[in-house]
Amino acid sequence: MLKKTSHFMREANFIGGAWVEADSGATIEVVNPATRQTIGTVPKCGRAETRRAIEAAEEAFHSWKKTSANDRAKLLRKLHDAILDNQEALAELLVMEQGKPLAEARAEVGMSAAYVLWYAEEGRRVYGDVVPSPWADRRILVTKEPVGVIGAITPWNFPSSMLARKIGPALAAGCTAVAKPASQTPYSGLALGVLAEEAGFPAGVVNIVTGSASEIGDELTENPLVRKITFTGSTEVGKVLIQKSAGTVKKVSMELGGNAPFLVFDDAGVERAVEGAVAAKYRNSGQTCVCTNRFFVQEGIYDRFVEKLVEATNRLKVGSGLEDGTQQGPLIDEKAVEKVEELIADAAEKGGKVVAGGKRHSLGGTFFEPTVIAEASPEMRFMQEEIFGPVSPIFRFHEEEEAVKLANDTAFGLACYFYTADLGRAFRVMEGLKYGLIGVNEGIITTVEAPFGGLKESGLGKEGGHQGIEDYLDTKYVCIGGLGL
Ligand SMILES: NC(=O)C1=CN([C@@H]2O[C@H](COP(=O)(O)OP(=O)(O)OC[C@H]3O[C@@H](n4cnc5c(N)ncnc54)[C@H](OP(=O)(O)O)[C@@H]3O)[C@@H](O)[C@H]2O)C=CC1
Ligand SMILES: O=C(O)[C@H](O)CS(=O)(=O)O
Repeated sequence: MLKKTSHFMREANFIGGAWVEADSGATIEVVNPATRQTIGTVPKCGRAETRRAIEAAEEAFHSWKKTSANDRAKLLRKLHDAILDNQEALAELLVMEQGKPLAEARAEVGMSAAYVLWYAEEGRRVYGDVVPSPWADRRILVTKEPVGVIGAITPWNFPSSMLARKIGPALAAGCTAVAKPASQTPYSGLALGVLAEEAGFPAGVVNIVTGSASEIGDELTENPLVRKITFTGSTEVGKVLIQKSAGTVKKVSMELGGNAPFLVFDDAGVERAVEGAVAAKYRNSGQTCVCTNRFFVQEGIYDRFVEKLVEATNRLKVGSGLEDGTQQGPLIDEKAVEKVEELIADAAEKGGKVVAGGKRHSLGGTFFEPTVIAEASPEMRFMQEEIFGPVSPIFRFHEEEEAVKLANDTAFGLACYFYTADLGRAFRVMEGLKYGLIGVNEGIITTVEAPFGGLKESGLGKEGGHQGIEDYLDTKYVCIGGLGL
């Protein structure tokens, strides 16, 4: 297993087509969250290396933007094929650095390939317009062109697919990229650099830099050669990046924090709702921006829903991601466990009832028991704070309007879910919820064909769908006269 992943486990950065160390020789240790063992190191680069990567990307941009969309698509299809040909090794590498169950890691790598393939084709459909001219002697064109060098900063929870969801549209549009993966999970991003090199992308089109987040981030946001910043991570860091990008008026795409509500109405089938609840809550041990953060269950089925969710939660198998059958891996680090413990203690102090789990798992380290808290109430911290862990707070509501009001009572607006058999209610609730992503009677909804992105403080822009390539393009209006018409 380790032998298969070793080809992709690059302990170097990819800059201008070369694999390099940090100028200082400094490195960052990468730890396996399941074993707490060091699995390797990556360079601790800073502004100077990032500047060189940006300059290499700018140099490459001048020829890359001139390649035909079809030729870019051919290379992206080669990258797609290479990801799938190496799916098992890439999934094992992902498990080693991030901890999620192997089945989820395989699915994430598959999603990476899907984003690359989707944008290979979307890049061939970047249409402009020929507009009927108001002047008889002039013609009007509207064209779409790649913005140039883009900076991508990605999180630890989906270290492969979050990068693919950015470099896929960027390269398809004719842009070039400088990417910084999360320091806790750098290898999956570096592996995409290995595959891009082997697929034949020209030097400088893709650059991957690891190291000091603030130094790399400052260079990416302040360097005028970078024309767009795309980020997935916390709202707090997203706001910093938006502010710093303002200095050179860069385009920004932000996939930020969430606080997903999951509404269950009396007319919903409890079994199906619980199935969706488990899927929407416990994926990646609750460490996704679209995981349910608050369950709101109508009075009439509250007790039955709690009983069934407790049964399902207690059935979840906690263990190392590489073990057969594991459904819940470790949390990413000790800080994440402490946050979860604080939120549970806060709820208990305010009248919440821990009816499943509630403490660190007997496996030790950062493994945590999947947890259900009944009698949750709005004054508890997780009403407003993203849990990012395997904890299911269940609130009670009486009327539809009350549920929608509670669901919307947050600064976030990324994902939400609700279960009902009533079509009229489905439309009333869907139109009342202020969220970018809505699952109706479904708990897993992310797909490459659909635009993913939040409202309010959950972000700006969309990734996926035909919309996801728009933010990598500039629109130009051309008025042509002197034609002797
Ligand atoms: N919306 C989403 O998809 C995600 C949301 N989150 C939210 O963020 C919280 C914290 O998770 P975490 O991974 O620490 O998220 P962060 O936002 O802290 O980190 C995400 C990425 O941003 C980088 N980063 C951090 N600070 C800066 C900076 N000043 N300038 C430039 N880049 C920076 C990180 O680098 P480095 O790794 O080197 O610190 C990482 O690559 C979670 O609890 C969750 O609430 C997290 C992940 C995904
Ligand atoms: O960052 C995340 O949590 C991902 O966007 C979740 S998903 O795209 O895999 O649903």
